[in-house]
Amino acid sequence: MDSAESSNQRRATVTQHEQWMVQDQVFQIYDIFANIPTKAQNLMLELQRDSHIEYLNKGLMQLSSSFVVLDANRPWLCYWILHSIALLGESIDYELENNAIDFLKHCQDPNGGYGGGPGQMPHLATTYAAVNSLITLGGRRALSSINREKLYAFLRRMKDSSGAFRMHDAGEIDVRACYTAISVASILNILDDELIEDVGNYILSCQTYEGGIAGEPGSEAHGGYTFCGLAAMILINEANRLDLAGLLDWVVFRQGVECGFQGRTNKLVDGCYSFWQGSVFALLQRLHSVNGKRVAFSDAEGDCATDSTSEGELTDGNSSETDETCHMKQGVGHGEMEPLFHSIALQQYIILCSQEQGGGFRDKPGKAKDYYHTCYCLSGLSVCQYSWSKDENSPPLPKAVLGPYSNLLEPVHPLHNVVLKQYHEAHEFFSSQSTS
Ligand SMILES: CC(C)=CCC/C(C)=C/CC/C(C)=C/COP(=O)(O)OP(=O)(O)O
Ligand SMILES: [Zn+2]
Repeated sequence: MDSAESSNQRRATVTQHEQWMVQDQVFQIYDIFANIPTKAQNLMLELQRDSHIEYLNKGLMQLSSSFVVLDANRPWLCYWILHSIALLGESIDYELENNAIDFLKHCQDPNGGYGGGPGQMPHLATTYAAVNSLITLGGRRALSSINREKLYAFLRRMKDSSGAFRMHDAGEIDVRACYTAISVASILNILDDELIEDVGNYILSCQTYEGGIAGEPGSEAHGGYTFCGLAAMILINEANRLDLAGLLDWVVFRQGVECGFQGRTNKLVDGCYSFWQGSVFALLQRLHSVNGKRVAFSDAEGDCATDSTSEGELTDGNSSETDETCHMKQGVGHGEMEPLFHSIALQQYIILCSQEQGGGFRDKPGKAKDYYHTCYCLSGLSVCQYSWSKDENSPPLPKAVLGPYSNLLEPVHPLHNVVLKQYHEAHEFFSSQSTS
């Protein structure tokens, strides 16, 4: 262990043998692909929309009845499935929609927040999943089922004296908790100075010598936590406090020769990091160009201020946010610019290695599909497809989309990972309601 590393926890690693096994499987797929006629290649690159929808609807129906395995995870299953369906541009059956709203209502604690199932203790992760599910469903019934006042009280209870958040009563403090709290507060328009206070100091203390962000101070940088930390810092207008150059340097080295992303140094690639790491690029790209110069933002939309705060200057929440942060919160595009990662290669990994022809996505070849990987592979695919986009109103150029253009998914809001259209509906709905 060198001296830089000794101040942090020892890094998790995989053996060279495990690494080669994965590369072997992936390269075999790419070899087959390279050696078949173009017509067959086109078929291999197709997104199996119908099979995915069938797989997702099956999950939703199971969820509607009782789903005993993963019992404390049902709001998550709701979110992974509903968000995947929304990304594919499909809607769900009226009865299933009502069942989902009713089910989530039963998960809502009388004192605020959502538990993993009816009557379970409220938890920040399932609160985030439930809120994102209801926003994805959209409409008055879903959105007004969220008790924002009680949710605000729950968030205040989860706030530690250090400024960071706990996952649940007497639970662990980490960057995930900070992100989920800030994300739901922001999207529900209940974010205030009390919730923001000192949370940035905690996230800052989790950025490691490698440049990525860890779950807790002294732990190892990881893609999941890096997304959480960066997104939370942007939402509180404190992203410029991070070492963004170091962050970019760390994340660019996480894309492997297999074309997918790994979550941390010396670990295996996995389809779910297509979103966790891919969206970090989308966020960084909107913050700065590679050499630190500001990127050109598209024309202002909505109610963003026109005077931009000078670079490096910090702002304190909603009142005096920079133009840039305001645009980012609204999901406004970032000018045409080459992505800072290999977007086509990542799409290749997602479609050829993570996609199952029978519907659903997996971590890597040889692993089983599941709803978590389906959600984050599709979210990552969407991030890739829009990574060159001029703005949200102009669809991506065909060169940005691997495979047939019919592979194009709905764009996501990179700070919250909900489909942009649904984000705008929620933003409008909650901005007309008073805070707390
Ligand atoms: C919004 C929200 C709740 C975000 C969660 C973010 C997230 C995915 C965190 C990852 C946690 C973690 C250290 C996984 C490592 O698993 P592993 O050791 O099995 O995987 P690895 O080998 O790929 O690191
Ligand atoms: Zn994974």
